[in-house]
Amino acid sequence: MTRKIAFLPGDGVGPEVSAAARRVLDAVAETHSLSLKYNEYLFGGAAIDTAGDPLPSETKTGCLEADAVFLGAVGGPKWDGGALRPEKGLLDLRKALGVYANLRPTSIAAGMEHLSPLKIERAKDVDFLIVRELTGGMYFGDRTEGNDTARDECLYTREEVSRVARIAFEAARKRKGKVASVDKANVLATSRLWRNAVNDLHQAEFQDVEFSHVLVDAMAMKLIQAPADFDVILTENLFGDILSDEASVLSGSIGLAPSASLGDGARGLFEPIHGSAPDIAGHGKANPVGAILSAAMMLRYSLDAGEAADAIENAVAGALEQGRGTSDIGGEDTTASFTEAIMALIE
Ligand SMILES: NC(=O)C1=CN([C@@H]2O[C@H](COP(=O)(O)OP(=O)(O)OC[C@H]3O[C@@H](n4cnc5c(N)ncnc54)[C@H](O)[C@@H]3O)[C@@H](O)[C@H]2O)C=CC1
Ligand SMILES: CC(C)CC(=O)C(=O)O
Ligand SMILES: [Mg+2]
Repeated sequence: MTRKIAFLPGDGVGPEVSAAARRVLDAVAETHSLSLKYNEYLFGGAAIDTAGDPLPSETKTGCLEADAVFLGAVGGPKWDGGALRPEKGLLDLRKALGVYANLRPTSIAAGMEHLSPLKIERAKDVDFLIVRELTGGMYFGDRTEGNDTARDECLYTREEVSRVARIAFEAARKRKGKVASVDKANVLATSRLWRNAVNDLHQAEFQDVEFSHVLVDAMAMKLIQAPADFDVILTENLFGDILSDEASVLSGSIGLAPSASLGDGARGLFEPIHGSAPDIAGHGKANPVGAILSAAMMLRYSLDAGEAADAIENAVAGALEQGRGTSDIGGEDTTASFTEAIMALIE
């Protein structure tokens, strides 16, 4: 069976880390006898420049017809302030694919403990999964934008909250059995709906899962103060975006952090959590691990190739343990030499 991957390198370091992920995917395809077919499409700023649209219809159709979608990153100063924004293409793609649950795991790999700003004594106990709602909330509400007044609407329906909460509770059952739901229910109406909907689902179907509510400001503190206390952290789109960048610091670098965005079918969208990193783009400095681990998540969640995913994750862990890495994690490798070190450990 040939698996079809829609491949969107995007902007900035996007093409650099995507190329790294593709080399590793090709290496694991060889060792695990997988047939992978990549169809590459224009997306983001690169698509604005060429086609006048961050999500051209050919790209959208190609993604909808694929078994999985892999993305590098989009955006950059070139398009800031323009009428068309690369980031709008990303939001539209997530909506079109119906990928409402964004899974962002955080742990501290062996060999990376010294990078933690926290002197975490028990680094191996830090292992949590942020489940971020991805197709609703503030990023998708109506906006008005003027010189003196601007407005961003935040809207959630009970159904949108319940379906992502279900993913979080189900994930907790396969992990350490705990969910912390994060909101701002002391202020926001959407957060009070969020809290009621998650409570109701917990009560009706998931009473075996240990469950708590944490206000988002307190969570920003607790994530740093006691990260080993958490298992699954469920939250809305905006809060999850912010908390996951914060969480990446625990692991050593945002360049290490992968994500999987899933909906009701098998097809998902897989991308590192970082952006296009214009400050380092084109210098061979980008850490490819977030993209490479996103490719592993793609194999596991959308392409029915869990053993190949394990092989990639083991190879990444091995390379980090050997002290290999780009400068963001204190290493001397380029993106390419780090990728080769990982490929050499694929079994
Ligand atoms: N999913 C996406 O495509 C996302 C796109 N963006 C866009 O990316 C552009 C830049 O945004 P920033 O706020 O600078 O966030 P960013 O995530 O691109 O960069 C933040 C910092 O992390 C570093 N960094 C990021 N990825 C790295 C990697 N692989 N290896 C080593 N260091 C890395 C950068 O050098 C920078 O210092 C903006 O246009 C933004 O809208 C931002 C976040 C996500
Ligand atoms: C550019 C945003 C739409 C995306 C983002 O920051 C993210 O999903 O982490
Ligand atoms: Mg983000």
